[in-house]
Amino acid sequence: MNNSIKLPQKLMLLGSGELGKEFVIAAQRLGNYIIAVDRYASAPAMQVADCCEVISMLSADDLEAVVIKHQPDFIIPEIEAIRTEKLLEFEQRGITVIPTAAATNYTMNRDRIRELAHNELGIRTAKYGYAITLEELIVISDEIGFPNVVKPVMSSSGKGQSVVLDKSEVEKAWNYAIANSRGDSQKVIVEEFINFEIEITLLTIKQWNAPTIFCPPIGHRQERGDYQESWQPAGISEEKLLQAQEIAKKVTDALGGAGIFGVEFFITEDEVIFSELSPRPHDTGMVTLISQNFNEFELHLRAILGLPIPHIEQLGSSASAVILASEKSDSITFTGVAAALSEKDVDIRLFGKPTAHPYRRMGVALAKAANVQEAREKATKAASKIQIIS
Ligand SMILES: Nc1ncnc2c1ncn2[C@@H]1O[C@H](COP(=O)(O)OP(=O)(O)OP(=O)(O)O)[C@@H](O)[C@H]1O
Ligand SMILES: NCC(=O)N[C@@H]1O[C@H](COP(=O)([O-])[O-])[C@@H](O)[C@H]1O
Ligand SMILES: [Mg+2]
Repeated sequence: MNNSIKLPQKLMLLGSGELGKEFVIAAQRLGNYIIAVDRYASAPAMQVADCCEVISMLSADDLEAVVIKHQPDFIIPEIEAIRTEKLLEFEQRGITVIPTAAATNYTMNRDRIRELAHNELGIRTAKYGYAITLEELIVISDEIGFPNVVKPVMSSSGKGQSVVLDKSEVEKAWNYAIANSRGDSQKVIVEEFINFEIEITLLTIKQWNAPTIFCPPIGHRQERGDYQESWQPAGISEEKLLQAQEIAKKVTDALGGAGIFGVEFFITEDEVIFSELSPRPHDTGMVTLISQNFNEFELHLRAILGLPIPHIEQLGSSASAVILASEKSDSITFTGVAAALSEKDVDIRLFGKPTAHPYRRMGVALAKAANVQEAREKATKAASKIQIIS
């Protein structure tokens, strides 16, 4: 990647959810041409892109057809469930895959990135094991101990994930994981349950021709394995932050390429434990839509295009809180928007997803305040004012 990139560039986004939508907005602001791709029509990023394609991103033939048709300069994955072997082929044909085709292959499934981090790089993770049958899961669960966490190796946002308290719950966890696994994998990971004080996302920006830089850490709270609220800065010690940065640098260096990574850690009283990472903007990083001079989507874009990031400024205690659907619906109307926006330093995003189902993330509330506690309360209050009626 050279320093004299010309704009516009043609960017193909694989996955067109809420994170993609904000990325497209950032890319449009610099006049780029974006093709938004996803498995369903009218996905959030498609609503703001130059054009869109509806395909199965797990199908090599479908991917080939859209790449031939549009001839993108960059392919930018936005979800995990992509036929990543095909991305390797596109990269060999001269298209830049973000962060690299190999990195998307490593992070598509939890097992590959876990093996890289733990076995090859020697990074501390939760104790873990794998199973491809219920019988194997019963044996490995005993070895790991209880409580533990069972997840499909291919899934995100907590889909198919459960905390298993004892032996009697193993079968239920297996069935739930297999039923909710994305893609064609039938493999699960079992992890020791980490009793953390706080969990954080460290947004790590890897650049083509400049050093790796970091955003201030983001704290978050999850339910059902899915993010509910996040805040920045996360109150962790300087020493733990430096440890997290060192680990994030090690893993992202091993993956290579350029772009933003959301590196997740469990912080216990005396340890920094690597959990997983997204080689793209992170859902908990939506707080940066209000908390920084450059949000995570703008940072991703600059890193991808080799544009400078002279300074990242944190603008003060900030928080995000999700707006979730409670029932199934294919006609979405929001009420309470005016009430949510009535307070100073509060903003919202409504993603424009065409359908809803229980717990689907439909929007996010953002807030800034004098301290993190107040920012969290403000964001949560604003989110609670928004109702989805169908
Ligand atoms: N071993 C563990 N110990 C304790 N909590 C865990 C463990 N693994 C996962 N969790 C909890 O579940 C959440 C989701 O887990 P994880 O990040 O592995 O799933 P995910 O489906 O990849 O989520 P996302 O795609 O949103 O990042 C974590 O953020 C954490 O709150
Ligand atoms: N943790 C990963 C994550 O938050 N991904 C974001 O959610 C979208 C899928 O949403 P959907 O399941 O509602 O279609 C993805 O496209 C991405 O924007
Ligand atoms: Mg996660």
